[in-house]
This record gives sequence, C-alpha cells and structure tokens, in this order.
Amino acid sequence: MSCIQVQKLSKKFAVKRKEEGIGASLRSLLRPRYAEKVAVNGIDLQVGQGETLAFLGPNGAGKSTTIKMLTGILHPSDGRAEVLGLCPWTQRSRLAYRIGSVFGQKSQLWYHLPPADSFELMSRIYELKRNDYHARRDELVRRFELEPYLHTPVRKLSLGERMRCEIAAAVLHRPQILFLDEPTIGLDVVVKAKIRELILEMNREEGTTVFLTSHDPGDIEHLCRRAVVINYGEVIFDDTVDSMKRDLLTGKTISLQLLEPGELLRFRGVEVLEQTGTSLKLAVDTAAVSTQEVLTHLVGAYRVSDITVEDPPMEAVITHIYERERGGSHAG
Ligand SMILES: Nc1ncnc2c1ncn2[C@@H]1O[C@H](COP(=O)(O)OP(=O)(O)OP(=O)(O)O)[C@@H](O)[C@H]1O
Repeated sequence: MSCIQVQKLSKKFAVKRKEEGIGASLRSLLRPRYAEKVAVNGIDLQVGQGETLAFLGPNGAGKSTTIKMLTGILHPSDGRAEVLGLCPWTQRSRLAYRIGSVFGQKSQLWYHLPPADSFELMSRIYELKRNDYHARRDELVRRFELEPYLHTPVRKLSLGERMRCEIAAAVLHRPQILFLDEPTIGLDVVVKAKIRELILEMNREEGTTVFLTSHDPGDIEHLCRRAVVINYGEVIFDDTVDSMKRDLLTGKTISLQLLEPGELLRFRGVEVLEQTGTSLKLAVDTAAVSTQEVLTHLVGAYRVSDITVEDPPMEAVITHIYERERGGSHAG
C-alpha cells in the first residue's frame, strides 16, 4: 500500500533578477524584477509503507524542495501529493502527528535545553499519554544509548551525540514515515554506522518508511533498497539500489593476491589498475568481456591465493547518472 503518492508535483520560485551596473541595481531596489526558477518539475512518485527510499540528485536538483512539500512546509505551484492519505500543505498539523523529520544541517531540538527537556516538550506537542511517553522515551534512551548526555544542554553535545538525540526525538511519537535530509553529514565513520543501524532497526521493527536524501554513498547502500534520482527537478531513475549499481556501470573491480609475482596482464576489456609484486587490481569492462571469462583466464595465468570481485562503488554509480544527464537534453 502506498503511503506517499505524488502526481506532477512542481515548485517554481520567483527569484529577484540581478541587474548589471549601479543605476540598474538602484532601480531594482525600488522596482525589483523577478525571474522564475523551476525547482521541481512535475515529478510522479509512489512510495509503499515500509519502503526505504534514497531520494538522490546533485546539488540544486530539487530534493529538499520536494521534502519540504511532502512535509507541508512549502506549497507546490502545481500538482498533487498525498502522504498517509493527507494533503501535506493543507493538513500539515494532522500530518505532523504521523511523520518525523531529521535535517542534518538544522537542529530540531531546543539548543539551550538538555535532550530530556526537549523530549518532554515534544511529548506534550504530540499529546502522548504519560505512560506511553515514558515507556517510549526509556526504550529510545536505551536503544540510542543516550543516558550519558540526556541532561546536557544540546549546544554542548558533539555532532554525533546530537544526531542520535535528533533521530530519537523524531521517532518519539512512532511516526509511520521518517524523512531524513542528510542525516549523517559531518559524522565520522563509526557514528555514521551507528546512526544507519538505528534507522534500519526502526524500519525493521516498527515498519517505519524511510525517505532519505544523502550525498553519502554509504547511506544509500546500507539504508535503502530503492533509489529515485532526480535532476533539474525531474525523476531520471527509479529502481532498486542493487540494479542501479548493477546496470548503470558496466564494470567490476577484481583484486587478486598471488602466491608468486606474475607477468604483466594483458587481456581485452581489462584495465590493470595496479600490479605490484603479488597483488593485482583490475577494472573489467563487462560490456566487452564477461567477469567469468576474465576469472578463468586469471586462474590459468597465475597462482592465485585470494580473489575478490566487487561492484563499482556507489559514488561512481551516482557520478555516472549525473554525468549521463548532464550530457543529455538538459545540458546548459
Ligand atoms: N526559497 C527559494 N527561493 C528561490 N530558489 C530556491 C529556494 N529554495 C530552493 N531554491 C532553488 O531551487 C533549486 C532546488 O533546490 P533544493 O534545495 O531543493 O535542491 P537540493 O536537491 O536539495 O540540493 P542540495 O543537495 O544542494 O541540498 C535550487 O536551484 C535552489 O537554488
């Protein structure tokens, strides 16, 4: 069942035109002229309950604007959207009880208060029953390991500690959909992994739908099953994360550990990325040659002690999609 349905959703902004020269600048102070900026250009999208969706695109593609419309912060210029059966911009307060959002760049907690007080305030805003609230808060404090800094003002927390509190606060009222805008930005690898694990747990155990935007390939790979890519405000790709990786880059990386140094490899469709002593790293163009054919050749040509075959890194896949689009009809 769909929990998000979007049809031909568009958003145009009126942006002040910058005029050249002092005279024109002064005139534009008195009588500004506006140009139209299309941020979202008629996107269609359906998201099922319990899905984990990566909503991707280069800077300025329209991701945040879309999230703002889906959470009711912005009114669209055109089109329709239903989130959990509600129209986000006309039924925003009703929707707020059923969705949660985390913006990596912006804190939703009260900066000068400790997280414990923010949780308390939020429980009042969401009108949670006292017993339910206490049980939920205690469960989240345990799960997110918040006890050590529950009573420290948010401004004194590290970014990683704060983000754990942000996510806990966003799910306090058991939202059915969690909108996450760059939730791991600026975090170190260990904290990123912890945050991802917590989000996945919410999805697994509570069936929370995850709608994520991120420029971090790790977030996409570890958190999401489906990827929707937008550019210039339009959907340009919508499929599983696995097929995004598999289909969009016709390449594999093969790493070999040899028992003894071997001759320099020459094989059609294979580029040697690194060959030093007993280690060998190859890029295989699977459009030109199958991985199986290359592997058969390798075990015949060398005494191999270890071999790994990897998909292209997510980063390369995303860059590829963006570049393909840049070269397409929208270029300019
Ligand atoms: N309030 C606004 N007024 C005018 N233009 C805006 C406004 N908000 C966004 N835009 C423009 O709309 C386009 C889409 O912006 P948006 O923030 O949705 O992109 P994004 O995909 O989230 O980018 P990023 O990855 O950098 O966060 C951009 O060109 C941006 O400059």
